[in-house]
Amino acid sequence: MKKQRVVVKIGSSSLTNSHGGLSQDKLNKHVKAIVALRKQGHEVLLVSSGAVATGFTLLGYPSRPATIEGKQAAAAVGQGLLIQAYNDAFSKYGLAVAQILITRIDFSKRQQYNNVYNTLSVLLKRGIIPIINENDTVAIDELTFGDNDMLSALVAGLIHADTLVILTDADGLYDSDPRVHPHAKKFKQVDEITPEIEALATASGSSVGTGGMKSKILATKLALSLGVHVFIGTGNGKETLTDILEGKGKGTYFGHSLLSTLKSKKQWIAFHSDTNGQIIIDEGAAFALIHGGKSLLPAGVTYVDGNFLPGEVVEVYSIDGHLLGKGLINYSSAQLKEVQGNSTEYAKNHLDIERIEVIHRDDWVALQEKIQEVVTK
Ligand SMILES: Nc1ncnc2c1ncn2[C@@H]1O[C@H](COP(=O)(O)OP(=O)(O)O)[C@@H](O)[C@H]1O
Ligand SMILES: N[C@@H](CCC(=O)OP(=O)(O)O)C(=O)O
Repeated sequence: MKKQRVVVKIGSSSLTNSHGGLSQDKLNKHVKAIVALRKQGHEVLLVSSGAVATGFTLLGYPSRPATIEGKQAAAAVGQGLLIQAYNDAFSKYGLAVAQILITRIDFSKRQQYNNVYNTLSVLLKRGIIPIINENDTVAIDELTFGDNDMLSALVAGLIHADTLVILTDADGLYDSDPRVHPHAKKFKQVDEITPEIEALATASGSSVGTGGMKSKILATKLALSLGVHVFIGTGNGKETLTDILEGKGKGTYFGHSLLSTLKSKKQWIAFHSDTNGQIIIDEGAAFALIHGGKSLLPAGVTYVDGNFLPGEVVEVYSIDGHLLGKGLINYSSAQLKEVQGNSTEYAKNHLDIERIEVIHRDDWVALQEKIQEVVTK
């Protein structure tokens, strides 16, 4: 079997006991499964929740705190202990771990983003298991939106992973929340995240998790757009990570066979390219590009910066200055300046241009931290 680069995301619900605290037993089982993957030659990065679960009792809370400050304080206490627990477990197999705490916003700043990439690359090359969590103390919306799912998708894209495995307490995506509807039907394979699929997953979930299936599906959508295959399941019992990679998992597989073709081009746009300019687009264009799966047209462009030629890569920002993504541009900077804010018809009449879309949707990669905000608008 081809050696893969795999990101495994373990949710709070897959790490906790019935009181909501850290279950050493569950953690040990995940570690054993990861070690088995490593023994087969796969590279593994871990995105692990569980800091709040590990910390809250030490602060004197009888159960998982409900307030943001309470969760942030619990995470601050729990994170060190969580890493210690992983370190103890992995060291029995002769493996060392590294702690990486990041927030989504780090992905929109080029320097930070490059630093994370460089650090993770060295760690993987040297055989260390990176264990990533949100930097909960400074994160603004992680603990309310369950962004460890989104974080895992961003990490998977950043590091050019082949597969993202999201482990949770639900053994896949069902046509409705199986907690509420015991007869709900499970999907074995989902090729792409359509609006219908998106609508099936709700934000309700376990008492310890955040974001429910909804945040996993949004994360899956982002991962697929970056060319990463996704699996959602429990990774419990007989379903080992090895089975999951071999296609024998009991959960849901996302992504189709064309993904690998998509992958190299999109990943090149996303990660390997030098960008030659920046453009700013209005809200309507941002929505169409990110949510509507549409191409970017000249009417949505409000500002053009830098010197670029058709076929080069530019960064696309929202009006409020957030990096939304990158795309292959069909216009030179001079051409775009001439027609920005105008209709497609106007651009056709004024320019001799091969492709009329400023950025075609097939040449666009969403990298933005604001995906949820835009999607839920
Ligand atoms: N359509 C659906 N299919 C499966 N699970 C769903 C669906 N909609 C909502 N859920 C809920 O999502 C929960 C998992 O999310 P969450 O509790 O946030 O877990 P985690 O801590 O692993 O991130 C499941 O326990 C399930 O109740
Ligand atoms: N960063 C937090 C995770 C928040 C959370 O609940 O995430 P998840 O269980 O993945 O939905 C922690 O470590 O506790």
